[in-house]
Amino acid sequence: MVLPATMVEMWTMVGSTIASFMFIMAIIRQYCPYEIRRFMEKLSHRINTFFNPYIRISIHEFSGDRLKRSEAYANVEAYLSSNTSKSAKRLKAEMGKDSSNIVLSMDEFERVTDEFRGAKVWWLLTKTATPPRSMMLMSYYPEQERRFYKLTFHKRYREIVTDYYLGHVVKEGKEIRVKNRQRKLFTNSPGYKWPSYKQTMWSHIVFEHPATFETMALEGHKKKEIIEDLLTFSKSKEFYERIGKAWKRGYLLHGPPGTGKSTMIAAMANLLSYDVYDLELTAVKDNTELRKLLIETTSKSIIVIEDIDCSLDLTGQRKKMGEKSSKEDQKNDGFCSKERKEEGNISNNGNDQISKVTLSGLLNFIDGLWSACGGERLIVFTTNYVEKLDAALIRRGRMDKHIELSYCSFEGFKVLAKNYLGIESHQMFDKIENLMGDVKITPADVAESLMPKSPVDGPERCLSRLILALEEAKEEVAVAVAEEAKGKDEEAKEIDEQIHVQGDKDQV
Ligand SMILES: Nc1ncnc2c1ncn2[C@@H]1O[C@H](COP(=O)(O)OP(=O)(O)OP(=O)(O)O)[C@@H](O)[C@H]1O
Repeated sequence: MVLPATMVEMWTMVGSTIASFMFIMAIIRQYCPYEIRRFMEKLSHRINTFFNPYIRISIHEFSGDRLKRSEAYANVEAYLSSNTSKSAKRLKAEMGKDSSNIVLSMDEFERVTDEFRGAKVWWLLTKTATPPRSMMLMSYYPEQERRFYKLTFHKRYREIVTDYYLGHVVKEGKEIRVKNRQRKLFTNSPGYKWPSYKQTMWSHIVFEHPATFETMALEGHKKKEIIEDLLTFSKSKEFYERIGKAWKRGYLLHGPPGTGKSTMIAAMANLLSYDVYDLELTAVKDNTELRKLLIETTSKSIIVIEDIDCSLDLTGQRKKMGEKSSKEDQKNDGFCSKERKEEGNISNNGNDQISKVTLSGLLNFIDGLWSACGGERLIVFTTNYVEKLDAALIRRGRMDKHIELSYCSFEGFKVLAKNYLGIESHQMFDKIENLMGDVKITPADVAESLMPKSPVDGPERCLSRLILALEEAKEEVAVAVAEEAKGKDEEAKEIDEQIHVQGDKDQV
């Protein structure tokens, strides 16, 4: 073999060899029968794999049914956005949690490197385009893009990457997602009007409720107990696995209107960073639809059924949704708030379907298999009238923790004064404490009095307003007590008179 004299000659030789190879390949592609072509392709692929020391792993955004985004892809995306956004040169910016910050992640066709236990790896975000199957569909659905991450590494790191690195990426990515995710508030709304789609489905908005346990008017020991219970639950994955129970916990919040049941649900969601599913039972057609909705709920969520006593027919009789109650019903249902009934009518919206969700249906779902579909879930029922609930519904095991939210204590008032007025003490506090010992007032009413109504409303005005409200309430109570006593007096007199008349008659 004659060696090339200069580098230029050498490159010329390499160039012409490649050109000849490509020419031969083009000829083969054009004139060779399909079988030979296929064989050559396979062979070249094998040769390439044999000599190429690099391994590639693809992680696709949508796999299988293409409806659900792949968890693995989302975790890799989160991992890379936090770990490689400093080294990537082309970045994509998106709004992050609570719409208050911008999250950077690598842009399409960007390549970044990462290192793990001495192994160097390369990540590339890329995509392929799949044209629609027919020309007719083209106008409706243009090309579908499939994005995927390509991970490349040397084969000597195979064990490190497959056994440890990928697990590390998924774990870190998951943690980052939990930290950054925008939490959602889901509500079930009636579906499309088309008859076959007339079932309710979840729709969501971003959940941004500011309530926390810190800002709740509640006795300190009660808060501590609830917070510990919730945190213990959220860290008990292994425990639930060990005892063979689904990782769920039921809470029953009960108490008069305006004592903070809804506020507490928001505080729970904020404490644990959970999504909230506000399930409106009156809009659910039957048990099948209920099951479908519940199966669609995701892990790390709170499923809420508010005013359970008004949402479910606890007597076992079915009523048409939105149907006007009879006088007797109204008496029995007196505990359901007026607004609630109006809501029921609105949700019916002229729809004369019958709500067939039954108590036993609901119980089955709470205990049933759906709740074991992976991940932690809280189920929260609220009611203003706990005594009206069926014992089966609220027994321990279903509703594991019963929390009574009651009228505002002085301790609760101090929390609200700090929240609303920014004060921890004031000379008027003593008077307020005395009055609160005499009359019941809900935290909602205290909050309303303390809310500044104009820019010149200082703490004095707000506290005076609360004192006035308390004094009025006290007077109302005094009047009511006096009237009750008067009523009892009159009743006693009437009975006396009757006895007298009867005695006279007997004598005659
Ligand atoms: N314990 C509380 N701590 C702080 N704020 C409260 C508390 N209870 C009520 N509030 C205030 O009153 C408003 C109404 O309270 P919330 O809706 O939580 O009461 P609820 O018990 O759920 O009432 P309902 O039974 O009528 O649904 C809240 O927006 C909040 O401002």
